Amino acid sequence: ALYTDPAQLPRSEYDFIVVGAGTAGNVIASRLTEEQFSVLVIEAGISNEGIIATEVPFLGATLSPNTSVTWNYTSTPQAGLNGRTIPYPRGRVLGGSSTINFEIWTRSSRDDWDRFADFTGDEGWSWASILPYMKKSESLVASTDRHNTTGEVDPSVHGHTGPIQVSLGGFPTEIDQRIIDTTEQFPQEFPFNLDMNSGTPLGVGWTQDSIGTDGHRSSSATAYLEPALNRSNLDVLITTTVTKLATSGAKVNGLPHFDIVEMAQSPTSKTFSVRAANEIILSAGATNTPQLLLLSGIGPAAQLRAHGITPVVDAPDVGQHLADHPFLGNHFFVNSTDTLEAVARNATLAGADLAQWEADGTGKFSDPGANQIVWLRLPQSEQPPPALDAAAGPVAPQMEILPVDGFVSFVEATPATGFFLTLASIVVSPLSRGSITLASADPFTAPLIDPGLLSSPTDVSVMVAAIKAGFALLSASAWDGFVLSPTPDLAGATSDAALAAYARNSTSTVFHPVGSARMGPANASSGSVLSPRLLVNGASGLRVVDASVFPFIPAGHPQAAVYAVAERAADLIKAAWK
Ligand SMILES: Cc1cc2nc3c(=O)[nH]c(=O)nc-3n(C[C@H](O)[C@H](O)[C@H](O)COP(=O)(O)OP(=O)(O)OC[C@H]3O[C@@H](n4cnc5c(N)ncnc54)[C@H](O)[C@@H]3O)c2cc1C
Repeated sequence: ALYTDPAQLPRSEYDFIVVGAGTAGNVIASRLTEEQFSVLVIEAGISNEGIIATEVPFLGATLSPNTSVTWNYTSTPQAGLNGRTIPYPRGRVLGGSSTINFEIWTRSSRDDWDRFADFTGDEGWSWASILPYMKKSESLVASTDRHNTTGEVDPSVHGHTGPIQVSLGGFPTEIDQRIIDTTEQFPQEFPFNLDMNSGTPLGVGWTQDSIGTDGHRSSSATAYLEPALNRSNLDVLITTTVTKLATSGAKVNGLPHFDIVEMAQSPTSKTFSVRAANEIILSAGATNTPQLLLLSGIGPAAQLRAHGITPVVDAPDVGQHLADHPFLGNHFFVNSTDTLEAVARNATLAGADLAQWEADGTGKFSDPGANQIVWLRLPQSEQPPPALDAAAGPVAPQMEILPVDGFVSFVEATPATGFFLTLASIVVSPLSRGSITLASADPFTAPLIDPGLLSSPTDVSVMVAAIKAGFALLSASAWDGFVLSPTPDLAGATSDAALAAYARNSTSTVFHPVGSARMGPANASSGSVLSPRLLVNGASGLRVVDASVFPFIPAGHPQAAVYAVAERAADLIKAAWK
């Protein structure tokens, strides 16, 4: 059942308590309650029910930053971005960031997963072992326009019975064919790839999205939590912030055993606590999971003492190794009146598109609006020396180009006039690292979020190469007469140094923080926070399952990887407690 107040909870002890009803947390809650276990999920945010922008793919971008469904975070000043701070939204709602994200569905490369397996020494994280979990999480379904997708996706690499509905864009744009034509004119530089989710993503392919044939977003709230909510062994508590994890005293195997979850609805309201008989599963996401570990006395001892927190487990890596993907929107004026701006500036058009979506789930509003993705590596002559190459292997991309038929930026507002193409460049295997640290011992104060974007000069070089790759793409004849010119900021950057300065001035994030409580080899005395089975080192009773666990940032949009990790974690937990 769903509760809105801790005072209403029918019991004070559950087999498992999941902190955070987000992308990963809801997978754990749903899978564990398939068995006889009792599970409580505690979520700080509100319900996703009835918030139409969470359902309409085209409106997803209106959900952040600074709305009722986000943690309204801001980064620390970023040295690599000329000292700028940037908005750093995370989902604060049932479904977490899967309820507010842009629905792009990518698994990253085979090399990324095989590196997780190598690093942790656990073959269970390899591509071959994780693929069944990727398939378990998804159902490949028809696009909202029911077009024939033969030649646009390889159904044999997909799941067909899992909870998350995955489909190809259901609303063609005027740039789709131009991109496909570019792959035909430049098959070496921009080869067509039938399915970027086959393990080998390099090249240009059709985007898959977490959207059903009915045109609705498929999130962990709609696909995993809602169907399980009527189970008598599942309780979900919303609008309640977990403030601390604690021990009721006894050690297990000589380790402090965390079994108490403390929570409150506001900084001034009464504190409640519940007990986990088996395990606490921390699924609060890459910013909040490390914050909660730190608040609970698990972290670098000196940092904890500086905030008056008694260290329970000295864990130097908590909050470290944070990685994210720098995102740069490169904009071009186009000879069109049919880009995103057409809808954004015309309430009548937008109303008609919404009415169409409401009638049958089709049309422009059923599609988040990036129908192809380009995954690239640097030319051989520009490859960084091996020590500075953060990519997982030869089939892992180093850069991504995300083309959008309209103006996309997370740092500047859309201009009032003009029509645009965006070729966003993203460094997908970055070397830069940052951290999550405490600003305060107050659980209602945001942590310090330092993603370290473009702090590595290598990442700046890759970003410059990605901008140039965008120009190479536009040199195909398919774009003649459509693309008029780059916007002045980009046009004015005529050398590598100028492009680097432009990048530092205009880059932000594409909201993919990971790695802040990373898994590592079994019995490692340092360097990681979790065992390969995601148990917190030095503690008992505590597991982390969310985007914090990745030892390296996957070279792709991470949600599909988070679902796969959570699906495997659910099996690990079941195996441990059956
Ligand atoms: C704007 C945006 C766009 C994105 N676009 C894409 C995309 O197109 N494709 C893609 O693959 N990825 C995308 N991502 C990233 C992707 O959504 C995330 O990597 C993924 O959802 C993270 O899952 P998680 O389980 O780690 O955390 P989350 O899904 O964020 O879940 C964490 C949950 O824990 C809750 N919580 C946190 N602290 C507490 C507390 N103290 N007490 C109680 N509850 C708490 C939060 O409210 C939240 O519900 C995007 C992210 C954002 C923000």
